[in-house]
Amino acid sequence: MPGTLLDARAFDETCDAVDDVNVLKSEIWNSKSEFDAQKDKTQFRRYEEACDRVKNFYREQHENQTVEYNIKARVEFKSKKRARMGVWEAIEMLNTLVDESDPDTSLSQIEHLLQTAEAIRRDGKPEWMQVTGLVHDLGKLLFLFGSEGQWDVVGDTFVVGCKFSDKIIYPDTFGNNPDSYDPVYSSEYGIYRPNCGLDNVMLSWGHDEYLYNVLKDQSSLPAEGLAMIRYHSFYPWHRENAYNHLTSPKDLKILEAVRAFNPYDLYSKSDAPCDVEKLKPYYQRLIAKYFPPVLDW
Ligand SMILES: OC1C(O)[C@H](O)[C@@H](O)[C@H](O)[C@@H]1O
Ligand SMILES: [Fe+2]
Ligand SMILES: [Fe+2]
Repeated sequence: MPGTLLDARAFDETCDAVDDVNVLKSEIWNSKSEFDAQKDKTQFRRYEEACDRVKNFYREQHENQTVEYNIKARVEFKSKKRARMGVWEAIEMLNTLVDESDPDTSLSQIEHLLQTAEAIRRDGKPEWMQVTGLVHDLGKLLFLFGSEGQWDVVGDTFVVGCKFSDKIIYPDTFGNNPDSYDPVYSSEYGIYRPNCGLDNVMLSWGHDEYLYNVLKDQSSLPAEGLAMIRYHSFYPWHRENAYNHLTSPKDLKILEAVRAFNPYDLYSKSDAPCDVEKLKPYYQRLIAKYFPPVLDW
């Protein structure tokens, strides 16, 4: 057949080109994962060296997280219905968000959720903890539900209503937050009683607090799982030991759970990306075990 030879050669050439691209891709990927595998724990959360995107994010967050804003956000949360959907649908919906506060990953959120869950599973931890890892950042959906920006969704959290701790990252950026000049809100205890317990303090509004409130009555996760969700961004507390004057003995048990969760959330960011479709059936089974088919978000 005329043309067949030529077509065959063109086909071979195309295949060679595709092979070349694939070799190149895998070289890039291997060198990346080799590099990432070598990324030791001191290489994460290096905020002083972070890019402007991260620094600007925190400047904005620290200016705007006031007591007044936090009360407003909570009233709004209670008075609105945002969406009704299942957990996997929520995971897929979140996938468009790239977190501006994060110096350690620019992967999509579905990748981060699966990497966290998989790291927990690899370590032989219980199913409730794996599924907690899978959903822990779903609160970032707030960004798609009319948040004011990313500053009221992502990033580390801290207590509002008392003096801003110097254990918060970029502690100097609170100068433009009006609460820094309020005589009550800027005092050591602020609006709180000594050792009143974390249940009674107001943490800066964002994805942790939001998701905790969504899931506390719509899941069968144990208290430890809910605490992992609620406090995973509260680094000034779980990593820096700040706020001991506000916590109660009851919070110690919670602290243990939150600390157990943290390495999976943070260090799995350098793991190789997961095969979403391959993992989906496994996690859908776990989702069905701990959540109703449809939730109010
Ligand atoms: O929980 C966190 C957190 O504390 C971060 O530092 C961060 O950049 C992410 O937004 C996040 O999900
Ligand atoms: Fe988070
Ligand atoms: Fe996370």
